[in-house]
Amino acid sequence: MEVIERVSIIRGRMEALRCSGKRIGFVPTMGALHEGHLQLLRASVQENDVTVCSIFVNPTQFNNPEDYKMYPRTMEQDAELLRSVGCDILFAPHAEEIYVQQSLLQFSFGPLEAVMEGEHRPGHFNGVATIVGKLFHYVQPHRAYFGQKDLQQVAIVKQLVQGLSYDVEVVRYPTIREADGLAMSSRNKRLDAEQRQTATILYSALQLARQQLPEKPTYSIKAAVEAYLTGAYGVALEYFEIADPNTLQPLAQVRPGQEVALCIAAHVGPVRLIDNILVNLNEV
Ligand SMILES: Nc1ncnc2c1ncn2[C@@H]1O[C@H](COP(=O)(O)OP(=O)(O)OP(=O)(O)O)[C@@H](O)[C@H]1O
Ligand SMILES: CC(C)(CO)[C@@H](O)C(=O)[O-]
Ligand code: BAL
Repeated sequence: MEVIERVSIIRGRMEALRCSGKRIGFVPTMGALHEGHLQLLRASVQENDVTVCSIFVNPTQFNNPEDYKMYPRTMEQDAELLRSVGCDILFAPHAEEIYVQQSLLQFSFGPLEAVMEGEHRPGHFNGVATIVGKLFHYVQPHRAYFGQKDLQQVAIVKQLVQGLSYDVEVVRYPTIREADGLAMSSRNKRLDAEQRQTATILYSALQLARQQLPEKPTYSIKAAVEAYLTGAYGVALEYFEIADPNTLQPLAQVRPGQEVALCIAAHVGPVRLIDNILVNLNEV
């Protein structure tokens, strides 16, 4: 595996690969890799000629400085894992080169960024769009792989690709979970043993909501989830939403046959976690 840190070098390398007709798959990450990332990488290795993974803890998407400071960084172990799944190029740039001066770019994603992660993490999606836009320029992928765990992020990236006419296919890959249902996430590394146990409550809250979907109105399901989390020790619910899986807008009612996204964000101890499941109302 080739490790590239400089923007000028990745640009030249990718230009040459593109010109030689290679299909390029790209998995952008912030590192501290786990099985969820590795599944995205395996899919890319299987479906493309060359796979690039980027590792960059992007400062502009963090609305909370403490979260940025504490974000797990495990570069050497990450490089080993990338080799084990057959990744061809690791792009690990430095912030000084990505942000030569303070970024003043402003994106607007309309209603999509007014809800959930957009509402609760001011500036977050502006930072995501800025870095993903830059990375797409450097790497020039044919396909880019993103996890369903960050469902709203996938919708933002699709809107970015459409709005700026990038010639990139955005692939959404299902969420990989631990045996007890907890969605794999780099931030899980920050949980102590007790918090790790408690964190399974996000997935059980989603399952509770799923069971109630066919019979109960959405307001009553939301109240049940709120009550469930309020009763639990060491957890603070930030939001639970029943939303359209593409627009991410909250749904006041659901119809038979409709696909809905159940989305949750909660703090477990000092760590903020998110999760979601997609439910087809015909299959509940
Ligand atoms: N459990 C998972 N299953 C599938 N994809 C995942 C999973 N976790 C993360 N991803 C995807 O991997 C990519 C990189 O994510 P990132 O590096 O932020 O890791 P993360 O585990 O989501 O960390 P955190 O949520 O703590 O920031 C994103 O597209 C993300 O959606
Ligand atoms: C897409 C991404 C790598 C941009 O920094 C990040 O938001 C992530 O890891 O999901
Ligand atoms: N995994 C999404 C990136 C973030 O939480 O900042």
